[in-house]
Amino acid sequence: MPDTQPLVGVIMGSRSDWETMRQAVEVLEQFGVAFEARVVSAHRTPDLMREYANEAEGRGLEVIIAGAGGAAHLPGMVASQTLLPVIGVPVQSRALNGLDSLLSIVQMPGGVPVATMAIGTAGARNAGLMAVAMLAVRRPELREQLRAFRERQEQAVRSEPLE
Ligand SMILES: Nc1c(C(=O)O)ncn1[C@@H]1O[C@H](COP(=O)(O)O)[C@@H](O)[C@H]1O
Repeated sequence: MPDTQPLVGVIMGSRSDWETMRQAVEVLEQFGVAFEARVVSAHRTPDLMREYANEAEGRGLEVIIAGAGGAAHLPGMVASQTLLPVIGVPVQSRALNGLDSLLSIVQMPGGVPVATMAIGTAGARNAGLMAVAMLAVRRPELREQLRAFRERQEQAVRSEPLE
């Protein structure tokens, strides 16, 4: 984990979400964005969650990525207690394949938004990229990195033979 001041807080409801959420972290590492990663749960550690959300901005974070599965209240509850943008990642639950997580995160009441990604690893990866895009608005070097990433991605798709 980079040892400079974290700009992105990556939180998840349980250690069991790490396999998914590490995809977000890998993107941040790839772009050299300083981050922190922690387990914080609205259900199991409500006081910690409140503290985390309340203190995030003061600690220099600019974006929060919150992943949770099942009754995934974490992203919305964190969003209710910070002005920072919150990106929600619906973790793929075993019982309902992540549809429960998706609906829990995406159906916020008007007034408290959570930017909801796709279910599972694609969502976690995109959460990392979305955080990079948000930070890149005011950071030209990061913007250049993002542009180069998109170009490499396009070239890779164009040059991939179909067998
Ligand atoms: N959805 C939440 C919250 C929350 O929203 O506060 N806290 C834990 N969880 C979720 O419970 C699932 C099962 O957790 P365990 O594997 O620890 O039983 C995880 O996907 C976690 O995100």
